[in-house]
Amino acid sequence: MTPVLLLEGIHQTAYDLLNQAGLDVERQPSALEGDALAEAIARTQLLGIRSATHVDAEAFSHQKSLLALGCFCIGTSQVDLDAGARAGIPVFNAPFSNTRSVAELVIAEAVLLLRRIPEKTALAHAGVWAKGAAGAYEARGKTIAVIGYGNIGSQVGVLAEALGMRVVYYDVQPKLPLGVARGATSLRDAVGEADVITLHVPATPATTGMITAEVLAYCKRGAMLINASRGKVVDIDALKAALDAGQIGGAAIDVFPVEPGSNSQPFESPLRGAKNVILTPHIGGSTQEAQQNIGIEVAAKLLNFLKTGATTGAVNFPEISPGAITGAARLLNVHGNAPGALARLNTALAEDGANICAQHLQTRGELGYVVTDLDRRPSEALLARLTGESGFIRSRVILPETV
Ligand SMILES: NC(=O)c1ccc[n+]([C@@H]2O[C@H](COP(=O)([O-])OP(=O)(O)OC[C@H]3O[C@@H](n4cnc5c(N)ncnc54)[C@H](O)[C@@H]3O)[C@@H](O)[C@H]2O)c1
Ligand SMILES: O=C(O)CC[C@@H](O)C(=O)O
Repeated sequence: MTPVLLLEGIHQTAYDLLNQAGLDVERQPSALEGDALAEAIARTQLLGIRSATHVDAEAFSHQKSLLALGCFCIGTSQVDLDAGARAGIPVFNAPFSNTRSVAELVIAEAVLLLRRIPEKTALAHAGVWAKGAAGAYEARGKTIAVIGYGNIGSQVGVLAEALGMRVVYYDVQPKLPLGVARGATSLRDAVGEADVITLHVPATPATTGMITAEVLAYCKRGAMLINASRGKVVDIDALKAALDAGQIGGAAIDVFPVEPGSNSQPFESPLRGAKNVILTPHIGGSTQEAQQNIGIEVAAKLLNFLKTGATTGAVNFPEISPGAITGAARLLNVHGNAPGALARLNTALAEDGANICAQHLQTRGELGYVVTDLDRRPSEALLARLTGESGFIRSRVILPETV
């Protein structure tokens, strides 16, 4: 039975789908690292993670028969995608399933920050009755700057507009403004006019440290900052200084440069105890609805790849959706994308006596992926050639009777 390991408390829906497909599924509540991750990668064929398991090139180097990696989340910056591709391992994710959950949380936080609720609730818990309107504002009529107007940012814009907020967004790609949102031409222009700034960019070299002391100084005095994107987007020490100086009036931070791998590990941050600051443990997408849907979506992608070789939706791999097997066997071959690679594969197939019923090829960067339906099962000698010979990365056979 195909061994599957699901880490980080991946939802029951994923377990059910993979288990019902006859796979041997093991679950663990936490992330893994170091030797424990290496050992897990060495013994599993399908691995499921969320954001806290870092699968870098070193971790991939321990794989022996890992077929695919499923990120049961949106972000894939915790994975060295190129190292996965070089090893012939497609990585799948769920690009939409938790976006509404994040957008709802952000809107709630904008309202709470503008009313200084984090501060008021902390005082009330401490027995202090701090009734008063000083520094408390409605969201209606205020401006929210959405940095990164993608799947989440654009939904935040729509919900904010429904509250009567003005929406300005900044994105590096041209985007269709929804409702009466306006595009800004620079990050500075967007943050400079906003009462609330919310970050929805991916983790890239360009977004690492994007919110610097200089950017914070450019914000309107007392503006609120929300970050539910990735922890390294904000310079946390600069934010702490801006909060202490009153330049930033409050913040809601869901993601951190370093996050605990499990709920049993301590959480450290310079922002702990800061006034009018909401700190949450990376739960923007953690709702029942989102996690159920993510479980189904990513498990289905992994199963489809296992049973048909489909790489539809893979984030690091040539995409092929080959459909049902048309011959006696399906051969999946991953190779270096070089002139003549397909010819070498087909010559090897002919030398093995196999006739081709159907063939699909797609390349992406340095990688080529071919799915070939054959009139007979390929020999072990052919498979050894198609894995060991220079230029070929890995091969796998799927038999119709096993799917
Ligand atoms: N907190 C959570 O639990 C949680 C949940 C889901 C997603 N996320 C994170 O939220 C972020 C956004 O997710 P999404 O699904 O909306 O992604 P997306 O890819 O749909 O949108 C990201 C947008 O950012 C833009 N962008 C990229 N680089 C930029 C830059 N330098 N400046 C301005 N804009 C830039 C892109 O063009 C794109 O429009 C990601 O980092 C994701 O990992 C967090
Ligand atoms: O569930 C997680 O661990 C990550 C959630 C979120 O950051 C995502 O990328 O989808």
